[in-house]
Amino acid sequence: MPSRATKRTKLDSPAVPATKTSTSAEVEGKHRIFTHWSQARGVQINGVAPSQLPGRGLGLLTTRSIKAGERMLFIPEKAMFKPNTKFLKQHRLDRASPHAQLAISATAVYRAPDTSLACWEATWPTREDFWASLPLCWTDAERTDLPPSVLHPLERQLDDYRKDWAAVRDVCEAEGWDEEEFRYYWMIVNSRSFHWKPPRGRAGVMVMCPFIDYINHGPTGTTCRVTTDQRGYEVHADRDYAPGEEILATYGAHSNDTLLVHYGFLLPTNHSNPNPDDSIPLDNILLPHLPNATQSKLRDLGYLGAYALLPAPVNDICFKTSVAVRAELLSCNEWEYFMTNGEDLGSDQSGAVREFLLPVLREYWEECGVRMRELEAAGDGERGMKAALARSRWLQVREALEAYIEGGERG
Ligand SMILES: C[S@@+](CC[C@H](N)C(=O)[O-])C[C@H]1O[C@@H](n2cnc3c(N)ncnc32)[C@H](O)[C@@H]1O
Repeated sequence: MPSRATKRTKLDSPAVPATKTSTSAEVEGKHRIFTHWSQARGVQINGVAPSQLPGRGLGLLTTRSIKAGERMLFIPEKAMFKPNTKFLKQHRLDRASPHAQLAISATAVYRAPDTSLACWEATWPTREDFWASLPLCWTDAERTDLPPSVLHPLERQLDDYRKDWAAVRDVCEAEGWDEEEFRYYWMIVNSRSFHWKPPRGRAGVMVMCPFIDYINHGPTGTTCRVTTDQRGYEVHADRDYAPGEEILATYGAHSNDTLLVHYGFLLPTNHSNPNPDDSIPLDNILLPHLPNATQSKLRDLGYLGAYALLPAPVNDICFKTSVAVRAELLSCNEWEYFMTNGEDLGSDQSGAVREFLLPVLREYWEECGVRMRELEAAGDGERGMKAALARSRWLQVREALEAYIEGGERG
């Protein structure tokens, strides 16, 4: 999978623990410096260290056996990077969104030539990494390569970003920071921040926590326990770990569309390695097959839209989709019975629902193939990387459709 991480792996192989093969002293050094810097600020690190991982940039690996429940990281409040309240008040930005407040505070600190936080920034992805993997940074034409379901979370993110940029633009211009600089820190906040409730303050503040931000995302059921209280953030082992295993945390139970938009990567979705949080949105293909009268019936009862196919291991449509198709196929009585009881009145209608859906899904399956072939022609370089990322999602959509269609044909 061509995430921004692909580029960074070229820099180096495992950084810490130190290995003798193909490790650049410079890259290893910056992680060692940052580790010491974090520890000097009270970060406690037990049995884990950053390492370069193929296809995912940096991550945290265990350096020894770890027992379930053991505390591996503690990030005290004093080590966190927080919004600069004085700067925000002075520039009347205290009403800007928490995301904008942290991003402009980071821009201010990191653009200062004498910043003491340079060793932290040195461990982050570069601008080129972000520009290649995050659709927020792509051109309109490049975004049209993405499946329609990705465009939905992307529009929402673009909306948030535009509001935040509008809130800080005058300050950035006065300080001599251009939009690209602000956007970089906005994306750093987007992919590396945590919610924080200050001991005597209100919840809703966003902060960055050193070291914990090395941890990569894992789907539900695969992640360590990350907790927070008034002292800071902690990471505990969810199970026993052997030395050299990667520890993961959840960024949320996100579908791959959301992971692609917000973090620039996709989790695998195949049977041996499923992402149980993934879903394939179907609104774009199903709604055109539901007449206006059916749509208005569904709208009245809160069942219009948000239809999805759940890929492996579920390999079935979601309940809302079952309700929507039954609204078209059944009498009002039968339909209401299904919505209330989750089963059909009289004979089971799931075969009829499948029959209705199969031609619709086959059409989408064919579209996936066409779009994938177009993207194959994109060539190499940055354009090729973006096209390959978009193509990977089209492929996942196609495989999920295929599994459902084949299941239908076998049944
Ligand atoms: C909080 S950072 C984690 C550390 C990051 N890998 C790095 O190199 O700095 C989040 C970013 O890591 C990458 N990432 C996180 N989880 C991943 C995963 N499971 N597979 C691939 N990339 C992942 C994505 O690029 C994401 O935007």
